[in-house]
Amino acid sequence: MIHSHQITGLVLAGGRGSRMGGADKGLQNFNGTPLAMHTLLRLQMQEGDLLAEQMINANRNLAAYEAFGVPVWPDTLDDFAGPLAGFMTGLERCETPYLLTVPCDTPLYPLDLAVRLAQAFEKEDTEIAMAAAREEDGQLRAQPVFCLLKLELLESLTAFTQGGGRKIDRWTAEHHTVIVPFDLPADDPRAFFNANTLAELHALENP
Ligand SMILES: Nc1nc2c(ncn2[C@@H]2O[C@H](COP(=O)(O)OP(=O)(O)OP(=O)(O)O)[C@@H](O)[C@H]2O)c(=O)[nH]1
Ligand SMILES: [Mg+2]
Repeated sequence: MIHSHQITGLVLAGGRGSRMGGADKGLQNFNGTPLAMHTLLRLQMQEGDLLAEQMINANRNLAAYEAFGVPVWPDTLDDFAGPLAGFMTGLERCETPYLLTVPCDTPLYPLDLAVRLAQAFEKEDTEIAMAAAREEDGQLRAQPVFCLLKLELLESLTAFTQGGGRKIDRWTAEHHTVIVPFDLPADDPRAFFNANTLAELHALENP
């Protein structure tokens, strides 16, 4: 199994927030704390040892994100190319062998995310571990922005995005990807609820 000190955590906050009226999602308050800060704190609260490093990927209001105390990196791809642009920025800046991505808009994500995704690397050929939530009907639903990635994937991701690729699952399908089920509601059933609108965000604040 890989260890926390080999992993950098990346908060993805680089989107347009168009369903939030164009607001910078990561700076919206969740129980009084900006979402990106809350997400960062949850990375620091992960079970097991502390991750080696943390960083934030954002494309607007960079000074506000810098106040959270970790490095902030904007996309190197232009025009809000989607979450894969954030993955790419993270892989470019990462100084550890593995990168853990978490979106800024899913504030209750599991505290054992890092440990459980890391376990997937016990299988030797694993290149990507992706979380999936078990839905009420028993089906697994992939959570593609929650990934643990090998640093060596940068070259492949660069080629994929340069070829116009934008969909996470199309890219991960090119690699040895292990899907890691999180059996909800044994954990918090809202663990993978994400807020796309302000109404959804407020609903998550008040159970
Ligand atoms: N770096 C980067 N991250 C992105 C981009 N688009 C989305 N994301 C991130 O990917 C995650 C999931 O994206 P969405 O839920 O679609 O968020 P969004 O794109 O800001 O919101 P919408 O504009 O309403 O789709 C969030 O953490 C976003 O910050 C992008 O162009 N660049
Ligand atoms: Mg989007």
